[in-house]
Amino acid sequence: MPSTFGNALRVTVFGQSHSEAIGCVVEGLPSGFAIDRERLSAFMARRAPGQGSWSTPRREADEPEFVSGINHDGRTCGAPLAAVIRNTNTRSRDYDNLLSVPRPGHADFTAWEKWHGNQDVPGGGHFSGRLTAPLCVAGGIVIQMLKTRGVRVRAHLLRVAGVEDEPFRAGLRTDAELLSQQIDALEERDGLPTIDPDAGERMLDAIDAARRDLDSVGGVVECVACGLPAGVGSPMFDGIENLVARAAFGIPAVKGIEFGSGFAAADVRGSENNDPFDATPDGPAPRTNNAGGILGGITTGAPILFRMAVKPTSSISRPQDSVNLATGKPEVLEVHGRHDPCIAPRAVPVAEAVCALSLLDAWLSFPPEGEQFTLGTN
Ligand SMILES: Cc1cc2nc3c(=O)[nH]c(=O)nc-3n(C[C@H](O)[C@H](O)[C@H](O)COP(=O)(O)O)c2cc1C
Ligand SMILES: C=C(O[C@@H]1CC(C(=O)O)=C[C@@H](OP(=O)(O)O)[C@H]1O)C(=O)O
Repeated sequence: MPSTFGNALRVTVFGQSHSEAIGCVVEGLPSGFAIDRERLSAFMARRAPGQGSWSTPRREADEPEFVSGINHDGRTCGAPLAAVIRNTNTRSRDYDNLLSVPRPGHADFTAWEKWHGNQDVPGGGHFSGRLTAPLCVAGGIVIQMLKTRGVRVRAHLLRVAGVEDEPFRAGLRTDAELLSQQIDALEERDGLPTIDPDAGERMLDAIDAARRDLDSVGGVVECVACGLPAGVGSPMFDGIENLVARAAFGIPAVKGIEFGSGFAAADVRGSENNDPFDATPDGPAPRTNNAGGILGGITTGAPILFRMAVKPTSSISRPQDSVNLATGKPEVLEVHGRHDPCIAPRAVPVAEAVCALSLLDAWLSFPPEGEQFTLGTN
């Protein structure tokens, strides 16, 4: 059962929610890079559990310990980088009743069908959202590397429980400055990651209402990456969409992804959806960006834009119908434990992580001919 993705840049995650530790192995990272540990910790903190009533109360430091891949000088050394995060706040008894009765909407049932009782259930085992912590270690480093080449990656909550944030201004080349200001605003933002602070407050209220109603809500995370050169990627099976989607579907609870105008493109005419080209001082460039920065799997130089649908958390406190796997008889299940009433806010930095990892992988694996990725100065 491989938990690995990537071509030239390969990421493997390992561990379970309640095992001794979780971690990642990253192969193919450019060498000579000094990781900014403070910035990496700040990035990890945006995903960490225990952030208040809108998140799971499980508290974890989520500080990665690097056990390989760093040299005497504190820089990446070219060898596989391995990082470990200890699990320190497990409460496995919460899962006792789930050993024989699977939660509707979680992976307990499919894990049992696959491993016939040998699966590790507590905390969601290897299926847990907790495994996105090591994904953020790998992604957080790569976000720093891409920044040295002028690439900025950022995501926000576009929608939670029907409450909308303003979308990224990534649809017009002449809006580049406005997009940059939106990203600046998100970098400064405390609280939920929305461009409009008021939208964040209303989302908090909606999450709280669902939680008090012993229920959960879903949302849409929108992610942008700007500053990537044109010509990165590959047609057919290793296109930018393919790589990003493969990694994004590795985030538990992600059920859909769209790029640029996405599903809305199906309902408009070609004349509306095409992005006309302008002659600019830097060469031909699309005026609009319905393509989400990707044509034929290859970057156009416009911002990469995608949205992921995150389902409502399956572990809710209401009684639910299930079946006892030992007896085959119906059983009403009560889920205990500590759960996110909405996963989408904590999936925001994870979207940035998988976006950065996929884009650096594409740049290393399928660069514009003669323009291999090299690190800039950080
Ligand atoms: C950051 C994050 C936190 C999550 N927290 C929870 C949680 O507290 N409770 C839960 O049931 N599922 C949670 N999930 C989702 C489950 O792990 C996921 O639904 C489950 O593994 C089944 O996978 P699937 O929904 O992709 O089919 C979380 C996911 C992420 C990305
Ligand atoms: C710990 C994290 O989230 C966990 C993700 C999760 C799940 O089913 O995905 C279930 C809960 O696990 P536990 O019952 O052990 O508290 C969450 O707390 C994390 O993301 O770091």
